Amino acid sequence: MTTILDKILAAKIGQIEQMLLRPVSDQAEIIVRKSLFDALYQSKTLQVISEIKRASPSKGLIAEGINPAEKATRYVDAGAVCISVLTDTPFFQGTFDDLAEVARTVDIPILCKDFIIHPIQIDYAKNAGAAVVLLIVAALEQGMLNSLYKYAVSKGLEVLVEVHDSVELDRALQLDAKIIGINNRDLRTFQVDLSRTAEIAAIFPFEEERVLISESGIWDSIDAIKVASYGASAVLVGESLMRSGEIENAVRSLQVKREVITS
Ligand SMILES: O=P(O)(O)OC[C@@H](O)[C@@H](O)c1c[nH]c2ccccc12
Repeated sequence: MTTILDKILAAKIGQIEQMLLRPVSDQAEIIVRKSLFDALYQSKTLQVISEIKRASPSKGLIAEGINPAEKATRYVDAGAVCISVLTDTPFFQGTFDDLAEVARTVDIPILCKDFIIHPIQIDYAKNAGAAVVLLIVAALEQGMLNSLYKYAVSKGLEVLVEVHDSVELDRALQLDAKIIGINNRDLRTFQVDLSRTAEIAAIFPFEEERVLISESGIWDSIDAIKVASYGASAVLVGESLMRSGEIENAVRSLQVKREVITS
């Protein structure tokens, strides 16, 4: 069966061919940003990574005609720790220009949210001002995952490694990933279930200086309290914030107290 993830990855190949025709320079970033890992590690509150998400394959159009810089400023005013910007165009209506605009506007770390399968995408992310890139374990075989991880780190980027089950968690740990995200949404079926975070948190090596982020399907403080109790340091939230008329209150309501788990 061809899944949506398969379709997204197939479409990436054509985009990568285009990107390879226009390589980007490795200019140094002028803005010095805090490390995402440092901001999350042993944080006493659940931190919020707020996403700029115009559309998605499962929900269609989420927010029409938005201004990414204006949204980013409001996220920062509410105390977001990082801003995730979708840069995939065919399925999410995002662009590297969105990322660049956000990076020029705010000085917190920016996560490039895309389906990375080739180093040129990491070059584009860095060139646009990302400090963090996403690598999705389900989209990559281990050799490629490892080399993209090393490449990103060599460029001075932090990496959020996304997993969905215990086998993928093992693969992330083989890389020695420090920032691990659990996607509550199955990218093959788009089913969302917060108990994904509970299941993986139960076997997560918290004693090893790693942080866990719960991604997708977070709507309110009840969800936030739930995943914080499982051990998450942060939530990655898109749709519910994009649809909210009161962004600042919506972000703040997710910044719940968390127990710091130490060994
Ligand atoms: O809109 P939500 O349900 O709050 O989800 C945000 C984020 O987790 C989701 O956009 C996401 C998580 N992993 C991804 C990988 C690719 C694209 C998108 C994603």
